[in-house]
Order: sequence, then C-alpha cells, then structure tokens
Amino acid sequence: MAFEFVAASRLPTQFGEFSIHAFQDSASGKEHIALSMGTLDDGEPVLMRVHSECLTGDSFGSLRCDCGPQLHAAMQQVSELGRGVILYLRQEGRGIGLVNKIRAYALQDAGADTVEANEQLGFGADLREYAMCEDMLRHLGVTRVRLLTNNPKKVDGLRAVGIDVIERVALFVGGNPHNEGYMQTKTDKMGHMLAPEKS
Ligand SMILES: Nc1nc2c(ncn2[C@@H]2O[C@H](COP(=O)(O)OP(=O)(O)OP(=O)(O)O)[C@@H](O)[C@H]2O)c(=O)[nH]1
Ligand SMILES: [Zn+2]
Repeated sequence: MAFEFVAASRLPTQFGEFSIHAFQDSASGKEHIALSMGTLDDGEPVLMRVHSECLTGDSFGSLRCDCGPQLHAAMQQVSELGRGVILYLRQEGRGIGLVNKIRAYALQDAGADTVEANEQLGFGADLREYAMCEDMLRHLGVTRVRLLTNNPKKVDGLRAVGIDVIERVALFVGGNPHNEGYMQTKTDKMGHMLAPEKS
C-alpha cells in the first residue's frame, strides 16, 4: 500500500490553526489524515503524535479510554510549541474496526479485559501497523521525531518502518473510574508506561 497526498487545507480549531492533509491509498481507498503546524522540513526534530482513530473517545467523549483527552493534549502541546504533527490513523479499535470494537466492549461489559475481548472475537490484541506513516512524513518533510506516546510498542513499530524516533515523550492524561481497568490491562498486558518513570 502506498499513501499519496491528495489535498490540504486550513483547519482552525479550539487549539489554534492547523493545516490538515489528506492521504489515500489509490488501490484500497484507505484514508489517513495529518494535522500540522509550523515549519516541519528544516531537519530539526518534530514533536509528533500518532493517534489511532477512536470514535467513541475522540468524538463522543467516552470515559472508557483515554483517547479523547490524549488527542486534545497532543493538539495543545503542538500549538504551544507552534510546531508539530499529528498523524490521525483510521485504525479504529486497534485495527479491528468500530463495529468489532463495540462487540469487544460488550464482552468487556461481561467481564473480559480489552485483550481477552479481542481474542474471544478471533483477533490478536493489537492489529495496527504503521507503514503509512513513512509516506505521510516524507510528504511533510519530517525526518526526526519526538513521539508523544505511553506505548513503547508504538515506538518500535514506527522505527521498524524507518521513522527516526529520537525520543518518547509521555502523554499522561490521567484516568477515571470507567477506564482504570482498561489502563491497568494496557500496563500489565500491553507494556504501556502509564505512570511517571521512576528517576
Ligand atoms: N479492540 C479494542 N480497541 C480499543 C479498546 N479501547 C480503545 N481501543 C482502540 O485503541 C486505540 C488506541 O490505542 P491505545 O492502546 O488506547 O493507546 P495507544 O495509541 O496504543 O498508545 P498511546 O500512544 O500511549 O495512546 C484506538 O484505535 C481505540 O479505538 C478496546 O477495548 N478494544
Ligand atoms: Zn479510545
């Protein structure tokens, strides 16, 4: 799959004015988005968030996860710097899709954790891959990144497709009673680093 740039426009937001860039794979029709601010092609490291689409969290304000607050925190940090990029990847449900994620939520309502639910549906814990990021960053002229994430596997995944991640920057947004089990499972079973590293 090769993701080609299609179009870009201004995107004024509550966090400041971004540029929004649309990319599409001509064969599959799959689409991904980048939000950018400032000059990115000067060779200096760029603050980057790779955000997996989460309709429930990003759009409906769901308290079952931490996606919505993470997306807004990343946009706020880029805006404060006046420079950075957010790759918004259409890989809902850690790659299993929205309908399957809701099926997984139903299993979690019945007692499964977020990994067990995927597995009970016949999926692996995390189906995401990051090859599209290389095409998107090449178009934007980004060569080195400081990655906003609590997920070391995401750092590994991006490096595996040739992206020079020079630093992982924690993106803690706190928790709530509805997502504490989910966050614990991410820590215990998926290697997320959701607490400040002991210095
Ligand atoms: N299958 C499944 N996907 C989920 C669930 N909760 C959130 N997601 C999806 O998980 C993705 C976000 O991944 P997370 O594990 O929350 O975080 P991450 O992106 O890996 O790590 P960070 O960069 O630190 O945010 C989005 O695509 C969400 O739709 C769940 O219970 N089951
Ligand atoms: Zn979410």
